[in-house]
Amino acid sequence: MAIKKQNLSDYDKTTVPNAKDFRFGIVVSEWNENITEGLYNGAIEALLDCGAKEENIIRWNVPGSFELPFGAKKMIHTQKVDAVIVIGSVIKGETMHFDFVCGAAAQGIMDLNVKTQTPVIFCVLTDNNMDQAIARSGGSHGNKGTEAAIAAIKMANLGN
Ligand SMILES: Nc1c(NC[C@H](O)[C@H](O)[C@H](O)CO)[nH]c(=O)[nH]c1=O
Ligand SMILES: CC(=O)[C@@H](O)COP(=O)(O)O
Repeated sequence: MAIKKQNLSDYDKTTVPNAKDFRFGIVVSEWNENITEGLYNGAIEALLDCGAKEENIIRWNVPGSFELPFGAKKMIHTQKVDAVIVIGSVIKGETMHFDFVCGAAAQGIMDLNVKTQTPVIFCVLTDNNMDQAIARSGGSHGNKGTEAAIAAIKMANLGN
């Protein structure tokens, strides 16, 4: 039986630090744009709800999820940001390409978390089909972009 899913958009604002002093980078993949824009909207809404200022949020686009680690690396090295959120949507096709794109993106983003001093939040949906992606980017399971924004604030605040 499927485990009851927690709604990805649920958060208790009283447990989230105020984000007013933090700067955020958001790197967005253009593949499956209908999904990644939904994730981006969820992230922006939560960041602003928790005190972040619009002028402190920098957005860059990259072609696909495979390019997210490079985009995040460049963001870290050229912009003063306290955390980066990478947003992507990978949907399984007929071949193993899905596995390589997802694996490379996840490993590349983990490498940045280990090797740099800037947290990089993994907001990459890896779905079997479009319905699953829709459900997790503002649909019946909430919005992973919201979840990623809260994680970004908490990680930017780590140690404070
Ligand atoms: N099929 C998906 C891709 N594929 C493109 C790759 O991410 C990459 O841009 C290309 O291989 C050139 O390096 N990307 C996604 O984000 N989502 C997909 O479903
Ligand atoms: C995740 C992908 O790259 C995928 O969309 C490509 O589809 P296919 O495996 O059918 O070539």
